[in-house]
Amino acid sequence: MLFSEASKKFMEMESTTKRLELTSILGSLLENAGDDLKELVYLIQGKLAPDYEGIEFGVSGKLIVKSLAAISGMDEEEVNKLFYKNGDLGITASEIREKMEQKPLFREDLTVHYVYTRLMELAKSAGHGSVKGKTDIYADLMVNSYPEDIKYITRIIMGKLRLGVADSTILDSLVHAFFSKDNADMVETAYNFHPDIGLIATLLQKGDIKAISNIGPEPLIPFKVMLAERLRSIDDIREKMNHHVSFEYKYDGLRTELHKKGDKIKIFSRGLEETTENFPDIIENFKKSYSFESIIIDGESVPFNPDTGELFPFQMVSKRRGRKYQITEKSTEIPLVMFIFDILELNGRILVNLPYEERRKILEENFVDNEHFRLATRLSSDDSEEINKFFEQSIEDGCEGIVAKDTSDESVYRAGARGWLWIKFKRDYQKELADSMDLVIIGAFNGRGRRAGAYGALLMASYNEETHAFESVTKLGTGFSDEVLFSLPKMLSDLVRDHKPAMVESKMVPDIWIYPQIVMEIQGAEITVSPIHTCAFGKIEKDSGLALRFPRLIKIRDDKNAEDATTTNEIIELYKMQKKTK
Ligand SMILES: Nc1ncnc2c1ncn2[C@@H]1O[C@H](COP(=O)(O)OP(=O)(O)OP(=O)(O)O)[C@@H](O)[C@H]1O
Repeated sequence: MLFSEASKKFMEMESTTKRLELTSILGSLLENAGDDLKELVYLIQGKLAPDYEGIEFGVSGKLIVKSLAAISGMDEEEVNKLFYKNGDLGITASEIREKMEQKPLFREDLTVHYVYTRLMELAKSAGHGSVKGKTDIYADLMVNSYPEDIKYITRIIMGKLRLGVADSTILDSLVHAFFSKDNADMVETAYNFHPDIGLIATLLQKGDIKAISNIGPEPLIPFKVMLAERLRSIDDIREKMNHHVSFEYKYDGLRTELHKKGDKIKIFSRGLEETTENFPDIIENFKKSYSFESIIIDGESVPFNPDTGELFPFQMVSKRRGRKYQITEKSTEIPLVMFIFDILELNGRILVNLPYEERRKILEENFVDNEHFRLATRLSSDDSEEINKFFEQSIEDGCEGIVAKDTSDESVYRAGARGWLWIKFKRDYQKELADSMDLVIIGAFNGRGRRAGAYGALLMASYNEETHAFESVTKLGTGFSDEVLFSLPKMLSDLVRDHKPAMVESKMVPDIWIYPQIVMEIQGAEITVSPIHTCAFGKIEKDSGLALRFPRLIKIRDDKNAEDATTTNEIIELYKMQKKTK
C-alpha cells in the first residue's frame, strides 16, 4: 500500500466529526492494506510495536527543526518561527515540503512498508553517530514524500499522531473486515492476554481462528488486568454472587503484574508499561526466595513500615514521570510488599480457566509469606456478621475496603474485563454518591476574572465501551489548586482541536475542544437525568442522558488512559445504586 493512500485516509479521519464515519474510514483503510496490514496498524497507533517492547524514536523536536532547516536550506530560526505559528511540527514539515521545488523522488516507492522499515531503522539507530543516522533517514523520508505524507510521518516520530482510534476501535474494525462478529469476544480475549494489535491483525487477515483461540497469557508479555464492579452493600454482593463468595483485603497501592521465565523477571503496570527497574527490592527477594521455571502473578504493591509492618499510602513512594507514576528512590528506603491475589501461569501451565478457589490454592501451595511477598488476606465466609468484621478490620489495617471474589465454577481470570466475578466495596459506598469517577477532558471553557488566561471550567466525559465514544457527563470548575488551574492550558495545548473530535459525543459546545486523553478523578454529589449531557443518552429516560452534579476535582489520574476512564455503564450502575439509598 502506498503511504500516500494511508495519509489521505488519516486526513479524512482527522477532519470528520462523526464517530461512525471515523470507523468506516478506518475499516476501508484496513481492508485495503494487503501485506502491509501489520505495519499499518502500528503506524495508525503512532507506534512501531506494542508499548511493552519499549521501542522509542529518541528524536527531539529540536532535531526535527535542525533537519528541516538542513533539507530545505532555511535558517533554523525561520523553521522555528513556522513551528511557533503552527504549534505542530507535522504541519511545519508539510509546509516546508510544499515549498521545496523538488517533487518526491521515487514517490511510487513510498509504501507503508518502506516508511515503517525506515522508521524502525531510525528508532534503532543508537550510540555514536546516531544523530546523523536519524537525520539522514528523516531527510530521505522527506524528499520521497508528498507534503501530507511527511506531516503524518513527522507526527508519528514525535509521538503525536492522535487519530482518535484506540486499540479497541481498531480491533473492532479488524473483526468487521476479516472475521465474523460472533467471534468478537474471542478476539478481544486474545488481545487482552497478548495486547499486540499487529499480531492479532495478521492472524485475523489469515483467518487463523485456531491460533487466535490459542492465545493466552505468556510469561514476560503484559496482559490487561482483570477489574472489579462495585455494589453498595455486602448483602447485595452476596446475593449477586449467589452466595459463592470469598473476600479479600482491598490494598491501596499500585497494581503489579510479575512475570518470570528462565532467569528473566519483569514487572508491568496496569497500563502495560514495564516498570521492573522501580522494584529492586521485590525483584531481588523474588530471585532469592522462589525458583519457578516460569510464572505470572497479579497483585498490588504497597509501601510499608519495616519496623511495625504498617502499610503506607502509595503517594509516599511515587512521583509523576510525564503522564505516568513512577516509584522514587524512596522505595529503597521504604520497602514495598506485593500482596499477591492471583496467578495466571505456573511452570508452563496456563491457569486462567481454573476457578478462583483453585488458583488461590495453587498460590497458597507455592508461596510462603515473607517480607516482600504476601498473599492477600482473605476470608471465606458467607456470614454477614463475619464479613462486616472483616471489612472493619481491613480499614483498621490500612486498606480501602474489600474485594469480593466469586467462587463458583465459572470464576475464571478474565483479562481486561470489568465484571461481576470481582466486586469492590469501600466505606464511601454507604454515602449518597458511592464513588468518585475518573472522567476524560473533552473540552474547556475560557476563564474570566481571576481565571482569565486559564480555563473557567472543563467539559468531562465517560467512556462508552460498546461504541468507543466519549460521552459528556459534567462541567467541572471546582477543586482546582492554582497550580493545576494555571498549568492546564499548557498541559492541554497539544490536545486542542478546532472541531469536535469524531469519537466525542457532546451536545454542549465548549469554547475549545480537547482531544480525549487526560483523565481526572472527580467526586460529585449526585447523578441526575439531564437532557444536556450525552452519557447514557436514552438509556434511563428518552431524550435524556445522565449528569454529575456539583463535581469537584480530586486529582489528575496519570496512571489511566482515556479508555480506562469510568465507563458509561458504570455511571448507570452508580445512578441506580444512588436511587436505592434514597
Ligand atoms: N485483593 C484484591 N483483589 C483485586 N484487586 C485489588 C485487591 N486489592 C487491591 N486491588 C486493587 O483495587 C483496584 C480497584 O479499586 P479502585 O476502584 O480503588 O481503583 P481504580 O483504579 O479507581 O478503579 P479500577 O481499578 O476498578 O479501574 C484494582 O484495580 C486493584 O488494583
